Amino acid sequence: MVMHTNNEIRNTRIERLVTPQELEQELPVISQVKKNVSESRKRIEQILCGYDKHLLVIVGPCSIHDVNAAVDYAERLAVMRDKYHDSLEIVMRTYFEKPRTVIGWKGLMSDPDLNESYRVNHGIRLARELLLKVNELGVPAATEFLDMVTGLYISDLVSWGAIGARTTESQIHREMASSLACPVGFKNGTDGNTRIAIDAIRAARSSHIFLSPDQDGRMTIYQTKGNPYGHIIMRGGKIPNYHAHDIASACDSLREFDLPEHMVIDFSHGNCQKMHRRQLEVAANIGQQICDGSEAIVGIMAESFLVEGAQKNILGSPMTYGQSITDPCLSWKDTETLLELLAEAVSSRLSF
Ligand SMILES: C[C@@H](OP(=O)(O)O)C(=O)O
Ligand SMILES: [Mn+2]
Repeated sequence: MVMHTNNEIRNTRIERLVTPQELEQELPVISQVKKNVSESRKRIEQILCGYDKHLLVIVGPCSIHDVNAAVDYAERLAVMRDKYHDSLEIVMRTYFEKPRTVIGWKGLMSDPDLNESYRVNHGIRLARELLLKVNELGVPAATEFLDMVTGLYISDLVSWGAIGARTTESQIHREMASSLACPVGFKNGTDGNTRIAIDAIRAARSSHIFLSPDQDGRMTIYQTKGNPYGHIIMRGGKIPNYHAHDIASACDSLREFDLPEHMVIDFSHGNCQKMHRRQLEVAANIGQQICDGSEAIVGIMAESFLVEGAQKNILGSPMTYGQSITDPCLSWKDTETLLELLAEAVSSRLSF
């Protein structure tokens, strides 16, 4: 008879989790990929500091649910990277964890079979395999760090990280951000509150005592170094916040704390109010602000996939290949239009 201790009353042990070390031995990083990741991180840092006038373009599906479609998309993005290499720093959204307002599918790492079987070890392997493939194509990867453990299995392959609107205020996510090797953007709150993102940038710049498993899965006490590349991601709230006056007031707040007046604008979420084609209107407005000489806008985020819109993930029902199962996304065709528009705007800024 197994006597439950007082702290295992509301959970049931399922299985052992692979350790980061074991997974890295199974799926090691080749030296070219290691070089690609560190070089892309440096380029992004230079952009965030305003030294490099490229526009950071974080683009891709709201979530990864089909790795084959994700590789398809990455191959197309690799062509766009070559085409716009002198004006855009294109990075692929590879989101494996989804923060839910209440409940719902939580992403590939949590439930890779999309059927509540929660084969987490399989999901984590799929995520690492995909990141290796995307980086081998020369496409840097961006992801949201949500769970406090799963990031350990993929963070060596991530060039840019985000802390989401629902966790920007969370102390442990700010501590995690202060330990990450990549630059980290903080989304403003779902209500539009930008102050919590600015406080997060300030907190993440500091050193923290941080408790986390190590590569062998042993619980460890770390002292983090602090991350100087924290920045705000304007993602809208109850109303959009991408207009020039919103950006100017965010700059005023950043200036108050002597923080760089540079930010990333998320064309989706609260800025397109879940109407995915509105991202093109946001892009036109941002493009105009860049043409008018804005130095504050150093990056953008857009949600895009092979097929526009989104579909419900209904168990047993056929799925449309290359279409989002979470937030609705731009079609590939509209994505090409958006990239062209942004490249033109940046080229005009580069000619200043
Ligand atoms: C999770 C979502 O971002 P936000 O935290 O702004 O809702 C996203 O980027 O898909
Ligand atoms: Mn989304």
